[in-house]
Amino acid sequence: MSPRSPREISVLVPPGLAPLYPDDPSRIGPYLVLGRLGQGGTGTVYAAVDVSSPNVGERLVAVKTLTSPELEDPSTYPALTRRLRSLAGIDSARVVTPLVHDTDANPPWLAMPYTAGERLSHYVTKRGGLGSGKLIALAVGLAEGLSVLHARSVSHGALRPSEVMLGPDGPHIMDCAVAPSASRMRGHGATWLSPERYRGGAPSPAADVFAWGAVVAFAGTGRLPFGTGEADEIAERAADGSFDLADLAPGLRPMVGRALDPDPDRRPSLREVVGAVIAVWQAEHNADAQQPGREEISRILEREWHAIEPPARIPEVVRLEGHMAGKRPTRLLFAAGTAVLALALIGTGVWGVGRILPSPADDEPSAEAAADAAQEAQEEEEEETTIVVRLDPSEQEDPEEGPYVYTPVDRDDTPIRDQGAPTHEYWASEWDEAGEPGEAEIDPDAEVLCAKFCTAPDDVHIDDDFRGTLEITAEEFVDYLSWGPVMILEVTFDEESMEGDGPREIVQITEVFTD
Ligand SMILES: Nc1ncnc2c1ncn2[C@@H]1O[C@H](COP(=O)(O)OP(=O)(O)OP(=O)(O)O)[C@@H](O)[C@H]1O
Repeated sequence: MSPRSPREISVLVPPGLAPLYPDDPSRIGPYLVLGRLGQGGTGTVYAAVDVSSPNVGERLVAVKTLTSPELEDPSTYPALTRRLRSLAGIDSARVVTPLVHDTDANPPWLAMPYTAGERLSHYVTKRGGLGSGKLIALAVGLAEGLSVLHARSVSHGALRPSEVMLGPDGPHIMDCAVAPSASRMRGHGATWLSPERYRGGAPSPAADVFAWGAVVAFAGTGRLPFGTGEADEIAERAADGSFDLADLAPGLRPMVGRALDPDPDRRPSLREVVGAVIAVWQAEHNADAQQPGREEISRILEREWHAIEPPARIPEVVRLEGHMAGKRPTRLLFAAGTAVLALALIGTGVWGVGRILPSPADDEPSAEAAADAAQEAQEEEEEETTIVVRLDPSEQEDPEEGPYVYTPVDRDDTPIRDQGAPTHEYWASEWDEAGEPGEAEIDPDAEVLCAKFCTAPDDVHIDDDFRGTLEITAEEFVDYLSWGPVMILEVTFDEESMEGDGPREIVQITEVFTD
């Protein structure tokens, strides 16, 4: 390999990093923006390069532009600046804190260390509750993280499973910059909201303790401690103290139960929580009783935290001249440190990474390929009973009664995965029309699986194919149609209904989404 020009630097990027949207910035402060890590209720998170970092492994940072509703009024910026300064002073691996921030920028932004791992919400949804040792490590790690925040007078205000990143070295509390208002938190699910927060109260240490209890209960059992249902029903159970911890590890039950006390004054302090969880671990392992503190927490994490390995990051070379010219940074993918495999496209907003140009020989179809193509064409001609469609509520004449207008759609590339949820509108725009619109009725007994739209984000259940797995009734689905956003759905028609000219009957619906 020729010696690298001084205008190129290497950076390790996560596999499958999502491309930038056309309007995304190419630079934020001193950072070169490479791709999207995701978008949430408080802003958009980008993978970016710190070109000044001498260490290739640390060059990747996560930069978040803050666009949350809580920051619409600029008079909130001084408080944001104070909060970010307090967070910047924190020295704990359990909390993801800002490296650099700029609250004078529009929008304000902060850069954080890139934190690899899997969100607790995904982990538990996929694999069920954590085993006893890992659960104790999670419980004590989160309690330590929260107490470090509280020591700097910062209440998290939004602790929930999707804000806990499980990394190779332990859990990390994310998204500490902006504490969402109670009304916005209700949209994330009532389970993690203490009764006083649900009623509109401000974030507080006691509310964080409640959220800790709910998160640990969920992590230990794989179920929501106050059950499922409408937000108000869950909140009512929380206010009554009717939680179900029957499947939680017995040692943790008393402390989690106290944390979920509806009365904030009766909840334990984090000091008590940490002490109690450490004592449970020491008792279960006949470990010598060391003083509860950071060292003992590290010992628990070392012993109990294992088997969470994020996918290996991929070395890439970033050419600096692209960004110097105000264009998107050029990214080149290296394989085994020797050959450049992909051409990055400069300045077009199009991602070039991972694209390999076909060789001339690839243009000549083999006999086998031609036969495959013919069979595919024949199959295409036969009418499919299961297709992917776009259902846009704004196109419906009668969203309550139907029949519903659907448009068949198609998507060439693989859905973006693990990059946070895009908006429904963006997701829908990724699909091309692939046929004439048709009309369909929805069978009242249709099976409906949804990914995201009909539920709070923390109740999202997504299967390995990134479809929905949360079951709702056809009636609930139709009700949703009257006010919901555009959706991409895999639908199955009743075969007989495909024979006549009238509307087809949909007997199965699965939302196709990503998270
Ligand atoms: N420091 C980081 N390192 C790596 N990925 C990050 C980092 N911070 C955030 N992300 C990722 O960026 C995405 C968006 O995160 P963000 O916290 O803004 O939104 P969210 O948690 O999905 O939603 P909400 O803000 O509504 O809670 C998530 O996939 C998250 O895992």
